[in-house]
Amino acid sequence: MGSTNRSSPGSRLREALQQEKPLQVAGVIHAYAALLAESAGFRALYVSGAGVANASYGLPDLGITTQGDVLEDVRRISSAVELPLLVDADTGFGSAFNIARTVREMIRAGAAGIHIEDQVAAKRCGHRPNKAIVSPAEMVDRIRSAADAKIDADFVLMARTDALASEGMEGAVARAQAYVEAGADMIFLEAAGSLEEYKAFTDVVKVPVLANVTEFGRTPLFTVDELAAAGVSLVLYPLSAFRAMNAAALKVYQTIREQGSQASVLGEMQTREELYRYLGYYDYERKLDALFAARNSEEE
Ligand SMILES: C[C@](O)(C(=O)O)[C@H](CC(=O)O)C(=O)O
Repeated sequence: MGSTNRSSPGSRLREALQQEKPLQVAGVIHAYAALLAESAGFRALYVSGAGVANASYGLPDLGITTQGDVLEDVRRISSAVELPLLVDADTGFGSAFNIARTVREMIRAGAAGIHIEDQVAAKRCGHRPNKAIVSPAEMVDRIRSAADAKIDADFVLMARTDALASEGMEGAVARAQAYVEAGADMIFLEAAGSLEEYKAFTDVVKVPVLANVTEFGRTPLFTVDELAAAGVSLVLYPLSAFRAMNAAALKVYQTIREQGSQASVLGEMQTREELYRYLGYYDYERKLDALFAARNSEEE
């Protein structure tokens, strides 16, 4: 394990956890969405595996996208914002050596942490039926390989368990405890259906626990206060803004085709002024103007 680096993204994620409980983690589909989430006041952001597959590649979230595909989005997003990024690393993208490489490359790409899950490589969305999971021993190997590969001790290794659906609370707790023992810093309890389940889990799992309140899934849209009372430390909104963007985009495309003009949906659009605001556009423009002015005065 590498030495502790106070200013690393991992340490910033750990600091954010001290500032807010549960820490709200916003899914950001691209760098611009990250700028918007930052301006809305989030302290931590998320790169969703479904988001990379759906938005960047037009593919379903079924374990089709690769380590490199996710890393590319992570690099783009981490270079646009200072906020710590939690990244969905699916099943780790292969066996022990691949998982070790995933950890190191994610750190180099600017991620603050990743989660690795206990589904089989041919994974599914955690909120869909018929998920298959690997044995606890196989998942423990994944976590050990990931923990050994940390080149920054503060990098957050989160183990996700999808066991609730097939093994119930007892199985999920036993697995989580084994994953923590193997080096997981935090646990992602996927697809819990009630606050009682979160409470029963957090009562015995003594590391920070994440709740995924993805819409239209198995988990009701619990509020931060409800989740705090159930002992949850992080709450994830992986695709909320993406779903809203998609609905808005489809409406705009259909309107333009049907009406031959975008006039009736103009009021729903971000203006040029608003678009530029989050980019810091005018600062760039001022610098450009100053450069031109300096060059002009030299030429005079
Ligand atoms: C968290 C998740 O893995 C994701 O890729 O964002 C998905 C989200 C979703 O499909 O709604 C999940 O499996 O929960």
